[in-house]
Amino acid sequence: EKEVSITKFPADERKIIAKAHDKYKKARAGIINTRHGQIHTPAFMPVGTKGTVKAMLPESVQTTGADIILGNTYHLMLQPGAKRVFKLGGLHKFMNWSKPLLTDSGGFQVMSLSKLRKITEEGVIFNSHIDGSKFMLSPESSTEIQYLLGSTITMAFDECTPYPSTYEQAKSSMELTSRWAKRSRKAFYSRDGYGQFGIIQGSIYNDLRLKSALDLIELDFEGYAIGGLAVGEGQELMFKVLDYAPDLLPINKPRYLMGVGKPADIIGAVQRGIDMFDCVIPTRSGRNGQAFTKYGVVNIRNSKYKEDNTPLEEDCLCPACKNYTKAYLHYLVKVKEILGAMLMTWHNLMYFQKLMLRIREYIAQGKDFDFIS
Ligand SMILES: Nc1nc2cc3nc(NCCc4ccc(C(=O)O)cc4)[nH]c3cc2c(=O)[nH]1
Ligand SMILES: [Zn+2]
Repeated sequence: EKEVSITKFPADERKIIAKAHDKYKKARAGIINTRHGQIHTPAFMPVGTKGTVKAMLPESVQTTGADIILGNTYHLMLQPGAKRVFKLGGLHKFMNWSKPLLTDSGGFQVMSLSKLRKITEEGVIFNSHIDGSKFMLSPESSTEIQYLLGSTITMAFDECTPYPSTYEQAKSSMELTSRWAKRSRKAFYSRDGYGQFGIIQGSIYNDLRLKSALDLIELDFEGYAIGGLAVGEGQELMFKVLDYAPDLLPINKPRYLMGVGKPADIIGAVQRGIDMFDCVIPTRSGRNGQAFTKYGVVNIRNSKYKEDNTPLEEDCLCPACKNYTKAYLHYLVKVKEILGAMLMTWHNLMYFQKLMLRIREYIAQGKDFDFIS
């Protein structure tokens, strides 16, 4: 049978398993078929910026239920370099992760990490935050780097419009993103089982979001991301944009909300038609001693846990909950033992994947999933 390809997303392949709960008829559960395996949506992608999900072995990430992880063009192009990763067999082999990989295209990271940068029509010229050496990222170079890394899902090179922005600023930024999207699409090497996602911008202005969507739909991407959110606008304004933006995108293609988010953000976004998420919160906050539980967020460094002989969650199957107590986690994090970061991260990733599993099940059963867990 012909290998199913992410590049086509034939409608029957993107089965909408069930009509979602009528209260939010926009929520949908589905399967994305790729060269590196299936992605069950709504999906949460753990962040593996530098080719590793920090403090986790890839096989451990797999046991949490993650189908796909995210890597970053910006970091990997600086070190160890895309050509070197290519020569060594690609990022999948390099990091021993055989399932799907999505790589962000680098524009967002350049603006948030690099010193001295210059945005031109051609692309972004910047100095490495590591050693100050000069680099340039363009739609063409970003797309080529993601090819060399072997990304399953390549992101178009965009400009993430800062928040707040005036209408004029957002308009010219969105128009630049549309021109860059066209160049990214032209530079993409289309192969069965691989795909490229466009990223719409337009800040909080609905006519700009519409124009951005129309420009990108013309390029027939395999999926679409909503960019320019989770940049400080707050949940209320983000949901205001999500009340209409997902509907501007093709119903039979994946919709990815970049950089989101906390459980409540994810639930609200799924209810508005989003299929894919990525966020550093479970990993970064885990390392900082915050554990997500059904009882709320536990700040394990709090002294009230120093003799608490119970697990984070009595029914969680992660190693932290099966074999250890909050007292031990409290101690490990306080003395900055590496095992503390490992166990807290593992639990949080398991928690986020369980949340996504429950959301997928609720949608498939047409049940409401307003639970905030
Ligand atoms: N190419 C591209 N990439 C993006 C990545 C993003 N990531 C975010 N938000 C991340 C929010 C974020 C950042 C840090 C922490 C933490 O330290 O806990 C949590 C959340 N918004 C984003 C927007 C874009 C975008 O338009 N285009
Ligand atoms: Zn656990």
